[in-house]
Amino acid sequence: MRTVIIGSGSWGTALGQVLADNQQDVIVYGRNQAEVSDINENHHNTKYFKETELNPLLTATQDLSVVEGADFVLLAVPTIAIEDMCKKIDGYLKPNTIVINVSKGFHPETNERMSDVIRRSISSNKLSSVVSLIGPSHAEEVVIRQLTTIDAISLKMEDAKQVQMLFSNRYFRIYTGSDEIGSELGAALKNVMAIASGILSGLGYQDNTRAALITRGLQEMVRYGTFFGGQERTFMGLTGIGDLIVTCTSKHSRNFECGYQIGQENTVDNFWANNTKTVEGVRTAKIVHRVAEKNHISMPICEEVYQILYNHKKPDTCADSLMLRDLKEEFR
Ligand SMILES: NC(=O)C1=CN([C@@H]2O[C@H](COP(=O)(O)OP(=O)(O)OC[C@H]3O[C@@H](n4cnc5c(N)ncnc54)[C@H](O)[C@@H]3O)[C@@H](O)[C@H]2O)C=CC1
Ligand SMILES: O=C(CO)COP(=O)(O)O
Repeated sequence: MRTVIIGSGSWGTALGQVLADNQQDVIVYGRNQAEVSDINENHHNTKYFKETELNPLLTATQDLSVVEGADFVLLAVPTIAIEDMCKKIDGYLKPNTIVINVSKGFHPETNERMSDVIRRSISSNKLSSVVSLIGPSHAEEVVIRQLTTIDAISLKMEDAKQVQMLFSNRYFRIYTGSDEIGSELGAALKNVMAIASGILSGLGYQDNTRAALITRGLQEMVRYGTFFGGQERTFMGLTGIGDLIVTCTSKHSRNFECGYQIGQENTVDNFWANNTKTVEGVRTAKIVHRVAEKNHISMPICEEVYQILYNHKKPDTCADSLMLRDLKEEFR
């Protein structure tokens, strides 16, 4: 069985190494010459992992036709590039390919979840199913083989199980599930909460505040996710509370880091002027604002993040906005 990973960034490289460690036939496609040669010639991807030497079995290419005949194609590019990438690879795919999604967020214009984008953008006869491989997993820790558990979620359980077998090993354990809506919504929304957590830390708030944020953030995720048909218990698992904890508390999280900078500077201006990193929660905050408003879903924390990012609300005024809200609705 052959796997092609599309994207030579941090997550594509780390997942490629998991498969190389499992002695699977795997290659990474990257559009960036420097990243591709760094992997092939130096067994490093220095831009993302300064110190780490990669498994020498991991190779990379800039030739997209490598996708031809692959059994598994894993898309490790930001959500904004998924539709375009699906259209680019469609011509190379053989029938019944399992396409693996690892991106966390929504289509920037249509607000669709990633599985829906992929199903719409790839010819149906080419696709066995989409499997979302998501959960609490910073690439920086997977690449140094820290113990990690994530979910393989698919509407076709036999495909989820194939992905489980492909990736599982002594440091990377995969669980399967079928609640695509609950899992993908949890994975997307936790990025907005991680920005909120970063902002609060940057403003100087400590442990009580973070516990409040994680707990009340989870309530918002459940409210939003169940409104759209996700199952409440999914949010108690790896793609919900698991991913929420890891991103709301970790220095590796780009969403947390973005929030931290905004909180410390008490303004969003430098972030918009200088950010070059993949911070999925920023676009997700805008989509959640739009969708929640239309459907009357109460999302107070997400709304504050949206107001800071897009309406230049001062971060240090948001604590009062949240803490002094009308208490009538708060019964648990
Ligand atoms: N890095 C991590 O720890 C994890 C990331 N993810 C998700 O994986 C997705 C990818 O993120 P990362 O690998 O972290 O990002 P990254 O920024 O490290 O790498 C992104 C890669 O995609 C390529 N790329 C960007 N735009 C492109 C385009 N328009 N067309 C083709 N290629 C393009 C870049 O050249 C780069 O190789 C995101 O949705 C992220 O939320 C999920 C779990 C863990
Ligand atoms: O999703 C992630 C870990 O599970 C990565 O988080 P960031 O995108 O915030 O770095």
